[in-house]
Amino acid sequence: MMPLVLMAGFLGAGKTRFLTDIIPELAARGTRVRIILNDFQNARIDAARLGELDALVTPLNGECICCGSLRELLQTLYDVPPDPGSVMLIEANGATETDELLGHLTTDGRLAHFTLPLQLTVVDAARWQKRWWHNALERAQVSTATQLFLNWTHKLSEARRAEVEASLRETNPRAARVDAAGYATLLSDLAHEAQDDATRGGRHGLRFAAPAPLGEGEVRRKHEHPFGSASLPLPALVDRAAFERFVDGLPESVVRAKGLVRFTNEPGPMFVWHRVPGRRGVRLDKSWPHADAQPTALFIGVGMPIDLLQELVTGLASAS
Ligand SMILES: Nc1nc2c(ncn2[C@@H]2O[C@H](COP(=O)(O)OP(=O)(O)OP(=O)(O)O)[C@@H](O)[C@H]2O)c(=O)[nH]1
Repeated sequence: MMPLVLMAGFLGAGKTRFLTDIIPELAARGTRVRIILNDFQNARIDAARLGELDALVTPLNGECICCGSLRELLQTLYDVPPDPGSVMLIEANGATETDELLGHLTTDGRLAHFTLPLQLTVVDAARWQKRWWHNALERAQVSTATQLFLNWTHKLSEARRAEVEASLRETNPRAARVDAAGYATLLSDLAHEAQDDATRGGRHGLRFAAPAPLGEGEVRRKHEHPFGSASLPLPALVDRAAFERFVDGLPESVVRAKGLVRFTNEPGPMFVWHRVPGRRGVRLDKSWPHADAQPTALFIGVGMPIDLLQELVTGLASAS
């Protein structure tokens, strides 16, 4: 039996970064890591960042695991071979609503090779509950968590930290605070326990009604997701200054943007680029992507003007 962990957190909160911190910690404790990555349309961007770490990464092709891609997620989990001594982490995309999803992960009898799920939510401490109409989603992702990791804490004032802590306690009094090393220890201990005794921490003795198979479109009917996404190819090489202007000029309806990019004046490395909600400018992480990775832009938002985004990308090509 394997520990099963759902990792949630709002768009740009730092889930992938937390993964890059805990994977080496888990490896150092002798625990193998399997990861299922879900992202709107393009889990390969984050897979590129995680690929060189010592983990088995499966990017899902579909949209959102709490609605359109739930079937794909469950099928992927059914097909995981028993692998005692390892942990299974699911990185949900940042707009995922966790409650129904946890229900499926908890009650589906075909997941008997996993323990009951834990949920870690990564919280952007600086932006917590400063997201206007997305505050409810951010709270919902915290309310079902078993553990919380507080991120973006550098330059955070003591007063703001205390305010965020109080608000998190009110939203979910049961969730424990963790850091990367502590969480790796917790998961590693669970992996060893589950390996030693298949009944401990598992589903043994729990009786659930057999879940009805999910019909095509059934999940979508239950759950109307407000977020949409668009993935557009970028030119092979772009001028860096023009690219920074392009990212700064994205419309407000784009809540999160990211992708892969290569610059004309530095054509060697490929970068993973990010625009994170509430923060100006573009963030670049060096990347060592798979050979066929192409420069790309993934936009996530509500009611995005796709024609305008296409125009902006075309403008970027002529400026480069
Ligand atoms: N300075 C700083 N940068 C951070 C911090 N956390 C994340 N970042 C950067 O912010 C960007 C977004 O972080 P990710 O780890 O991709 O966030 P995510 O939650 O996986 O994002 P989604 O894919 O939108 O769900 C990356 O460039 C990170 O390196 C932080 O605490 N401080």
